[in-house]
Amino acid sequence: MAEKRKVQYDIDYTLSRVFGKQSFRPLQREVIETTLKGDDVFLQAATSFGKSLCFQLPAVVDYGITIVISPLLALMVRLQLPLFPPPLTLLLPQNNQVASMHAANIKVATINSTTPPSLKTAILSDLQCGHPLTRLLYVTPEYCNLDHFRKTLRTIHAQRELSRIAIDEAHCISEWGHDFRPSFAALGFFKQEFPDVPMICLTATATARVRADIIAALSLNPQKLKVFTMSTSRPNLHYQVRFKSDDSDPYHDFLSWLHRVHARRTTNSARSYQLTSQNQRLDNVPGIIYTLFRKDCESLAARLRSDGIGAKPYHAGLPHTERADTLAGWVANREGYDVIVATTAFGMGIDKENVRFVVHWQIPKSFEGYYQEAGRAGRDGKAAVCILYYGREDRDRAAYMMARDSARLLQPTHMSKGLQNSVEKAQQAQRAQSQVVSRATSLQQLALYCEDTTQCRHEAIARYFGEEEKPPCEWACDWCKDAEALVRRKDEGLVSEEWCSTQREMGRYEVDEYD
Ligand SMILES: Nc1ncnc2c1ncn2[C@@H]1O[C@H](COP(=O)(O)OP(=O)(O)OP(=O)(O)O)[C@@H](O)[C@H]1O
Repeated sequence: MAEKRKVQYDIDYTLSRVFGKQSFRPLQREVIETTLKGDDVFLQAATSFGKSLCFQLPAVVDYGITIVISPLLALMVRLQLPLFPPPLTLLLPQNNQVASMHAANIKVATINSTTPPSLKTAILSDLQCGHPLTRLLYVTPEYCNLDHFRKTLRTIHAQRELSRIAIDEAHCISEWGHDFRPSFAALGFFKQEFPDVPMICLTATATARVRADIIAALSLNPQKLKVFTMSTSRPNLHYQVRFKSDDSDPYHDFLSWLHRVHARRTTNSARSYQLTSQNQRLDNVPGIIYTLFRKDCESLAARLRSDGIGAKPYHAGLPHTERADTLAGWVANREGYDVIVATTAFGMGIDKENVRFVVHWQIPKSFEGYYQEAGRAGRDGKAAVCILYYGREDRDRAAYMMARDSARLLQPTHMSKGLQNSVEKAQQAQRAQSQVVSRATSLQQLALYCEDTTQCRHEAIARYFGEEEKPPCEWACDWCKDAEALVRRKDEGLVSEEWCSTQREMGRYEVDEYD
């Protein structure tokens, strides 16, 4: 591999010719040059920063194949279509960079549970020859654990064609991360088996502790690793917390907010002329409403439809075809598909540029999850609104669910599965304990964020992720806009802590199940 690294790459040419981008965003060039040199890279950058380009462009200019490990089924589904001919372009606009690579005849492939057998055979026979034409292969971490796939990787590596390993959403590796997936734990095998193959890890959400954990789990050498950390700041997002209680229904507040947004577009003649001349509907204000319960997805979407808003539900319990249709309609800005009411099944990996709002109907389960989901808004860099409806009763329900899940996690029967000896069991018990503490801390910090009326929201987010520099806000949060009004709304909107504590004692917040 070392010989290959001496090659000079024209990354600017590829950026414009293949990806159609005029210039690199800050730090993209440095990251790309570092990985092309053969160094291992850890990249932490804000949602919508453009992290995928940092492994996609090297995959195009370098020899061999890049393996991308991603936990995202949404991403996989939309990638699968434009791969090997015939190109099914239904979801193509969902990932403009993959579409660009496809247009430039660069083979991108994915293997996952939804890949049709004939396509899978074609991809695998390309890989098994050892000199694959496929330049980027997206797989799940589970797939990396299969013996036959590992054997194929060894064949490719022996031919010096295993160019790079990219681990997307790398926080899933850490038990202290908000979205730990056990299948990620085995990814350390890459460095152990192929120490000369550069690795690039990407995430938008990692605290210092999670970062250290990822590095250790992947057996990366901290001395040789190049770590790039960018601010989590998203200055075009307008963060707001709106207060509610079980006795108040946020629906009317939300609907009148949305009507006001529509009205601004129609009454501003310059804006409406601009939109109609671009063939855009005046009432197309794409957005996502996140709710924790599947039943809310259906009922809220139906309620919005009855008020003339094009809304669709999206959750893991809906048939695959219905979900695919909803996603495709929303991505294509089709009438009737403006607002998606979703559980977190509709999450990472969604790259629609013009999402104008993300609403959380309840407090999400973690701070990181909130940041990640809110980050689906405003990926075109234009202003977008992130509203979180916060109630203390919801907070207590979330805490109840978390405590129940934690108790399950800490049960000896749950922990002892497959473990050989008491040392292993003790280690696992300790890890489970830390995981429980870390999840509880994250939820608690998010509740504090919601209740905080003393600082800028952008600053509070930056602080949570351990950043020292004050991010810009320019009135893009409810506190900076009008701190006094925020205090007033909080006083009026929330039930008292005393009330909550009596209700807790009576078991009123003991809910059945989240999605
Ligand atoms: N240099 C660039 N110039 C213009 N657009 C870019 C550039 N780099 C990336 N983009 C665009 O930015 C958008 C976000 O990129 P990407 O999906 O890679 O973000 P991300 O960092 O992975 O975010 P997230 O963590 O939220 O998924 C994409 O539409 C992509 O095409």
